[in-house]
Amino acid sequence: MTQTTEQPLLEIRDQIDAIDAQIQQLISQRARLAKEVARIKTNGGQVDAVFYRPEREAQVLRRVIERNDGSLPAEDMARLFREIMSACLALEQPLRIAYLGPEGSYSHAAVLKQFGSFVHPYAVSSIEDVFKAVERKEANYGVVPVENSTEGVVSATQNCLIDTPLQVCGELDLPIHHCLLSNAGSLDKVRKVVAHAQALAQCRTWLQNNLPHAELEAVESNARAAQLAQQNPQWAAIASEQAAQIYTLRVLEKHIEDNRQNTTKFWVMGHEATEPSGEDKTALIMTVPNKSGALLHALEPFAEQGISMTRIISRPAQHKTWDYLFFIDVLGHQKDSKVRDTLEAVAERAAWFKLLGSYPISPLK
Ligand SMILES: O=C(O)C(=O)C[C@]1(C(=O)O)C=C[C@@H](O)C=C1
Repeated sequence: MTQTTEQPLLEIRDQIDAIDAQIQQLISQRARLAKEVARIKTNGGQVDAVFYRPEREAQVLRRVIERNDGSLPAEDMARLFREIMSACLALEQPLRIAYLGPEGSYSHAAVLKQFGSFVHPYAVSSIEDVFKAVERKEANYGVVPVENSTEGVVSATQNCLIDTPLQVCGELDLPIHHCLLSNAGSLDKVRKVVAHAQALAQCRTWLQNNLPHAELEAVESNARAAQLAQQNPQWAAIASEQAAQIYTLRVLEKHIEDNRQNTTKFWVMGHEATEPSGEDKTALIMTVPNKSGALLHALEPFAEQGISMTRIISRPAQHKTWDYLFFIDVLGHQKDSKVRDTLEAVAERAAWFKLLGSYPISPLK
């Protein structure tokens, strides 16, 4: 580099150094305030203080996105603040978050997206165990997949939601990009593809076109598949790019999902109700009396009060042959008086009704 190009570079680096010093000072100041918040929350010794506040985090991130001037993409700026809040929250309370493992699963990625990297992810081996870990307080919160845009609902999660005393306290969407991971060297050496059943289904067309002779086997998770592929060089796993790093596998092919918009919605399950954030949803489950027009009648209060349903999913109730359960999400928070009164009116018309919780609409894409 010549003297003339070197000089402006050094000047800019001086400016960057000065800004870094300011940023660091401000982050330290913020961290001290978070400790002060923790002191107020424990109010001199309260043992069951709630440190994680999803509604406040959503408000902070929404403001970051609104303020963003485009020098960095809004999503990237939000991720930086996500990490700062994660570090501040860890000062208040180190959180343990249960998820469907092993390490490297999409649920693991969902934990990091929602809580940042300063929490302790706690891998368990089934969705039921995520609920149990939180219910028994072995973990502070759990993150569970609810629905995939290609494959539909995750019935193991639905089953647990029916009986759990936990509440939904947050949501996030995770774009799912599947990779084919293997140490086989090339596609034509792959004899068998292992993956979670949903991942196999989401890559059906690609597998038919590119690996028509490979045996397909469903296993309990994509990360488990990656472990198996590591042990068997003629096998390939469908999993995330991160799983390739964790399990030292080569990425033979990226983006093998049939639908590029493939996204999974996750919920955060916890013991406490979440306060309103200004942009919220409320989730519920209900059954209706087994007679014609009963569903329409039960949902009428939502239409009358102009409360939008963002999701309604029906499935047979397992204990009674022809009864149906409806999983419904509406816009608004249950503490909002209009939403609360409408939920009460719907509950009166339902045969069985359970509120799952209100939670902030995720500001992160
Ligand atoms: O405002 C609070 O209640 C805090 O604890 C501070 C803070 C933050 O760093 O902004 C940290 C954790 C909470 O989940 C929400 C926000």
